[in-house]
Amino acid sequence: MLPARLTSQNALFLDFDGTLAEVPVTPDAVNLPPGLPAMLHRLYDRLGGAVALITGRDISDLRKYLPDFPGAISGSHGAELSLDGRTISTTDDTQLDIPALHAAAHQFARGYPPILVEEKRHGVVLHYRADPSLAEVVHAAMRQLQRDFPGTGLQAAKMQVELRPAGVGKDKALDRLMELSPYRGRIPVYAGDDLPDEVAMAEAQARGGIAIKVGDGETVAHYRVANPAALAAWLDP
Ligand SMILES: O=P(O)(O)OC[C@H]1O[C@H](O[C@H]2O[C@H](CO)[C@@H](O)[C@H](O)[C@H]2O)[C@H](O)[C@@H](O)[C@@H]1O
Repeated sequence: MLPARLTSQNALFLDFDGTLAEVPVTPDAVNLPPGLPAMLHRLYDRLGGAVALITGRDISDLRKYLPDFPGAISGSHGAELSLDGRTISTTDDTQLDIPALHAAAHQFARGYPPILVEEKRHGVVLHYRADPSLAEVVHAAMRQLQRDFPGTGLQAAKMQVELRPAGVGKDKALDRLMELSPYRGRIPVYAGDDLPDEVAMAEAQARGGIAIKVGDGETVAHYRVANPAALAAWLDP
């Protein structure tokens, strides 16, 4: 079931992987729907600029796929924010020794060739998509790394576990944007597909807004679509 169409009263918040584009096999194997950049521009114009992307990716990474997106981007689960498309402000995680965290993740993964280590500016991800039977081994290793690196928070998602700065999250990213023009005073609409999106979907609904889950799986969202193509058809009929 889908909600009524977007109106000029809405502020639109969109996740990227699994929501606007299908989840890739590896982090950099993104298969961008050809019409996506133009669709995001149309939505931006239609909603008076109140369209933002809230992604787990670093902003510089997301920009490789959507270099001209005109709206705000919150990256790294809210650890980064770019309002104007150029400047990126970040959370103060200078206490975290990111190079040491990357090195420790690589050291663990050397014993498990199917595991892919993704280095991020604010943390690290272990992907076990190539061998899902390694899920528990990866979760246990990341729990240990979290203890070894105070100030990190665990973030589980599809076939991956991430250590990111403690205290960030997509719900807080949405809150931060909702304080700013042109989002302030509007009814939020959040669409996402994965665990990190659940807190933001709950927050959107708590604010009297709408949450749309993309794909299968348990969710707090009151609405659901089957895949990114179905979401695009609703957003931009
Ligand atoms: O918040 P999103 O925009 O949905 O980004 C989430 C993560 O996207 C990338 O991971 C995705 O691709 C991985 C490679 O196949 C896959 O294992 C994972 O399930 C997908 O979510 C990116 O690599 C991560 O850093 C992002 O956090």
